Amino acid sequence: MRIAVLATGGTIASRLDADGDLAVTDTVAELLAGLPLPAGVEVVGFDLSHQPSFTLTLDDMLATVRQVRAKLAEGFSGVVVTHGTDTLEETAYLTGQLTRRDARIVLTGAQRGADEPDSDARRNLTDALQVVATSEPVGVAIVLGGLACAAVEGRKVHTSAISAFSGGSAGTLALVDPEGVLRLSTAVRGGYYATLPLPDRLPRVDLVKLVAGADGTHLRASLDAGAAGIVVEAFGIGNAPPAVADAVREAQKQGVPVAITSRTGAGRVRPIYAGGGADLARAGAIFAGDLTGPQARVALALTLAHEPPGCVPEALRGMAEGRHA
Ligand SMILES: NC(=O)C[C@H](N)C(=O)O
Repeated sequence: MRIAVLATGGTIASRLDADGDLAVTDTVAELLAGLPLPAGVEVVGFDLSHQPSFTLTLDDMLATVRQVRAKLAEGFSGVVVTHGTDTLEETAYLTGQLTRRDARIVLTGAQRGADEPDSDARRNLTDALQVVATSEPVGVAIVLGGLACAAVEGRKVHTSAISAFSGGSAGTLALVDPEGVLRLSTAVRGGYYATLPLPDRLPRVDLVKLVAGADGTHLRASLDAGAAGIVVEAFGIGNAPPAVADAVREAQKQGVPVAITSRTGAGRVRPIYAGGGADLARAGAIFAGDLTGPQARVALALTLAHEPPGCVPEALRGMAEGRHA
C-alpha cells in the first residue's frame, strides 16, 4: 500500500530556534527518517508548506485538500497530513466535507517539539500511518494522543496535553497503540461535497463570540469588513440579546447569512426563547445544529462557495445533520 505524507508544518516539525522559540524546521524527509512503517506500507513524502497552523488561512487549507485529492487520484491508497494542532480542526473539517467519508485520510500533529526528549511527534506520525493503513478503513480522521476521531467532529480541547483532541458528542473512532488499531465506531457525518469540484477559493466568514451585555458592534464590523457570512457563538441553546438580533436583521437585508452556534461547545441549538433564540430565528438566522463555532464557520464558507444564496440554509443544516448533497 502506497501512502502519501503531506507536511504542512506545525509543532510536529518544530524545534527551538536561537531565541528559544519553537519554529518550524523539519522537512517531510526529516519527519519520516527512521520511522517504523506498518508491514506492506510504502511512504512517499511531500512538503506542502512550513507554517505554524496559526498563520494558515482557509485558502491555505483548501490548497492542502486539493493536494490530498490529487494524491488519491494519482493512485495513492491513503494520505497522512502533518499539521499544526492550533487550527487542525479547521483543515480537518474542510477535508472531511470535501472527501469521501470512507477515504483513507488522517491528519496528525504534535503537542511537543521534535527535539523535546518526550516529544509526541514520532509516535503520532507512527500512529497516523497505522490508522491510515489499517485493514478496514477508519475514514477521514484526526489521530493524536493514541486516539482517532472523525475529521468533521474533532476539536482541540487542551493547550498542552498530549491527548488534545476530542470527537465531541460523536466520540472516538478508534484507539491506536503499538498493539494496533482498535476500532470503536463509524463516522456518520462528512463527505457532503466529496463529489463536487473544489471551489477556487472560500469566501470570508467571520466568527463572533457573545459575552454578557454584547451588542451588535462586532457583527456590524464583520459586515463592514465585507464578510460573506457570519457565525455567532451565542449563549446556551442559541440565545442572544435583542441588539444582536437587530444586527442579524441588518445582515439579512444585505444578503449576508448568519449562523447560530453555542459557546457551550456541546449540544444542539434551538430557537425556543422569546427575546432570545426565537427572535434570532425570526430575524433570519440559521440554527447550525451542534456544530462548534469554528466548524460552522468552515461549513458556512463551503455552502456559500457551492450553493446559490437561497439554498445556503438547507445545505448548512444538511451538513450539520449528516445528510449528503
Ligand atoms: N501543537 C501545535 O502544533 C501548535 C502550533 N502552534 C501550531 O498549530 O502550529
